[in-house]
Amino acid sequence: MDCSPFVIGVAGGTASGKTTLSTKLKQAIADDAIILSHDFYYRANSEIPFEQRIKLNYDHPNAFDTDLLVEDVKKLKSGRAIDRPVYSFVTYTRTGETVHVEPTRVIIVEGILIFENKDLLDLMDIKVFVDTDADIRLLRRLTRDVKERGRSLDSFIAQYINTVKPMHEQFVEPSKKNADIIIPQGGENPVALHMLIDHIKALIR
Ligand SMILES: Nc1ncnc2c1ncn2[C@@H]1O[C@H](COP(=O)(O)OP(=O)(O)O)[C@@H](O)[C@H]1O
Ligand SMILES: O=c1ccn([C@@H]2O[C@H](COP(=O)(O)O)[C@@H](O)[C@H]2O)c(=O)[nH]1
Repeated sequence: MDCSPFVIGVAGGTASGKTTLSTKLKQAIADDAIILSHDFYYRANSEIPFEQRIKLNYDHPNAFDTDLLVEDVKKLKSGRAIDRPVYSFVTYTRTGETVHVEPTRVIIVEGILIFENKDLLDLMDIKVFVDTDADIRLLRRLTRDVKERGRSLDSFIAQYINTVKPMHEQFVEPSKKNADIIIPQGGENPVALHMLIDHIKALIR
């Protein structure tokens, strides 16, 4: 029997409900499951001054150190622990701290662009895309970014128009074709959620 960790990929546009769905999957399937967010692996860009860092494109695949995430998932799959980076959306850089993560039976990898990278896709046992209308995502993100990520209305609008929306159309939306399952309305879709949970439980039994 193959006992290597089961890897669930959860992708979708910004504020689509990836974290909400991942948390519900974790609670229902395996409470000790690890959630590895691609966001943890944003490049530090610490050599670039803050005033310039805030203007970078954070929605392009090159914004992430995906090679490190791939390496970490491979390590966990082979039973080895990792020390993953910690990223701050408020300072737009890594904090310099790490979080020690021990391997467990289930690993949930979530992020806007995780279905865009072939090496990462190859490590996933099941791929779920959270599909939420752009206007709903826009409103959720505005609320979250102002409340939790220290953004002003002006900076939010500029970032959304200049990078978030065009990169979504160029990279995130086309990557949906790599999903096994597309879930409308994210974590608030109980029928889809229960079907998914039952299916994954059967696969990892
Ligand atoms: N079904 C929902 N209804 C209302 N707000 C939601 C819903 N799902 C998520 N949110 C809120 O939207 C924001 C983004 O959700 P989150 O799950 O963090 O998305 P993502 O991880 O895709 O960016 C959060 O503030 C969350 O509380
Ligand atoms: O320093 C940063 C890094 C990223 N972002 C934005 O975050 C989202 C991805 O996070 P979700 O939780 O999936 O929404 C991405 O669209 C980036 O634009 C940022 O604003 N600042």
